[in-house]
Amino acid sequence: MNVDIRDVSWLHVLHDVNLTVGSGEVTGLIGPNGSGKSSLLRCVYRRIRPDGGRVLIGGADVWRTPAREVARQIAVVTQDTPSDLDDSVEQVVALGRIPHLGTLGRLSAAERTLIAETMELCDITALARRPFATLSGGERQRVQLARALVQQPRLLILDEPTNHLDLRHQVDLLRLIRTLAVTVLVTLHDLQLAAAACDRLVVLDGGRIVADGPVAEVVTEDLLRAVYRVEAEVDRGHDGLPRVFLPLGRLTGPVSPG
Ligand SMILES: Nc1ncnc2c1ncn2[C@@H]1O[C@H](COP(=O)(O)OP(=O)(O)OP(=O)(O)O)[C@@H](O)[C@H]1O
Repeated sequence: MNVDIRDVSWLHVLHDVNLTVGSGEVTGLIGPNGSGKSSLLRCVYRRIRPDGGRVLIGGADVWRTPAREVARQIAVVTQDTPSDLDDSVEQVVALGRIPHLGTLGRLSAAERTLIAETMELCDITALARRPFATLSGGERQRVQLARALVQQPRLLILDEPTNHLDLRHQVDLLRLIRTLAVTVLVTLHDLQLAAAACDRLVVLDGGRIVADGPVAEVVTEDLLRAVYRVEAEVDRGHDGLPRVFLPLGRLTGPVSPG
């Protein structure tokens, strides 16, 4: 499913953002804190209504599409998941099927199999009976991913999906999303992970897109200096992907002014 963001503006946060994402593309949104990444994603998944411009998914304006229909097509993993849920992990994952359930609201045998297989894929089978509220941050993140996957969306939106994950689970998650036949919009702070996981990177700064292209063209020392205001070194690995190296030393230099 393609995504077409046209001249989107919202409050003082987003300014005339234009972005077209092709079906099946994995697109990474990167940029400093407060640059508008989450806000732009919220406009796409119909959480906030832009003051100007439109968002089309599969050619249809999201605000002219019924919420249930949007829920069938877009799955979202964000940071704002409630932590007081009494539900078990398995029940939280099953919530992903809600937009697809018929009037009886019962899961079919095929749906139960899908849930079990997806939990295995996300390495949470052993947690199935645990109350969601008792999980660690990384375990919750994997449960939320499983919930999103059982939704079988055509567009998967992930807002910093790796921030609580250990190294192995970071790599597993990004490897997994690359195998999915869905369009993915993902925000990531780790540029190396973003470069490995995404076909394309879009850089936001001050609510505007300041760079957009293949990862090797976007992640450069000049961009890191201009947008993130850090002196980093970027070289290429044997796979041609950019590798970012921050010469931190003993961190004795001055704190950069805001
Ligand atoms: N509801 C709101 N009303 C007013 N300002 C908002 C609102 N939501 C977010 N903002 C502001 O918009 C700016 C962009 O926020 P956003 O969360 O989109 O940034 P981000 O790029 O995702 O940042 P981070 O990397 O820190 O997660 C921030 O300055 C934030 O304070």
